Amino acid sequence: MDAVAERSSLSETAARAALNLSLIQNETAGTTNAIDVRQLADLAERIRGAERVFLSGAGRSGLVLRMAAMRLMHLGLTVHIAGDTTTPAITAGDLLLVASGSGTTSGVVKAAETAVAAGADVAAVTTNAGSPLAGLADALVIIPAAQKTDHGSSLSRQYSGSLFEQSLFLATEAVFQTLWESTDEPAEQLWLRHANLE
Ligand SMILES: O=P(O)(O)OC[C@H]1O[C@](O)(CO)[C@@H](O)[C@@H]1O
Repeated sequence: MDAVAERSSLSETAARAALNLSLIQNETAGTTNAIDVRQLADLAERIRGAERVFLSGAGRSGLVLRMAAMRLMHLGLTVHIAGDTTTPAITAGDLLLVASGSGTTSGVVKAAETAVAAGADVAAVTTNAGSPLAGLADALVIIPAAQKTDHGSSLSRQYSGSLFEQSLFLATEAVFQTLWESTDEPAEQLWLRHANLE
């Protein structure tokens, strides 16, 4: 490709990237604006009231929950990721926070069943209020996004569960910010809890 063709191709790609940034901004704004904030408030209260918080999600949903878990740890809460080597047994008084766009991912549903059997509370973030996962939950946050197999959905032009996963991130960030603002801890205090073995 000559230099002129290369520049033209780069500017076409840049224009497409700009359009897609807008697409994602608009989709996440529309979807997160449709979240019932009372559900987010209920989730924040349950996190605050739990002895320990366990988190379980698969794939990208699980990765977003790991980011949320880090922030809850920065608040000084005791948090564990289901399936990690050092994660102890969940018991009564604990909260299991699960996220699954479909609400059917088997490992996540199984974790919720185990938590219920152990007497723990379960809070679920999902698109699907009629899913097995939602049926097990004491508290729900419904994110009205496309599910990972809703190809060609009118809810999103993005691939698979991306809109759910992005909205899950924003929703859990809002829960963190709400919990933090209810403390009198400055950022410097939270910073002391940051990993220092990285
Ligand atoms: O949010 P769900 O429906 O539980 O899906 C979990 C994950 O499964 C995958 O399909 C594969 O890991 C991812 O796209 C998604 O993050």
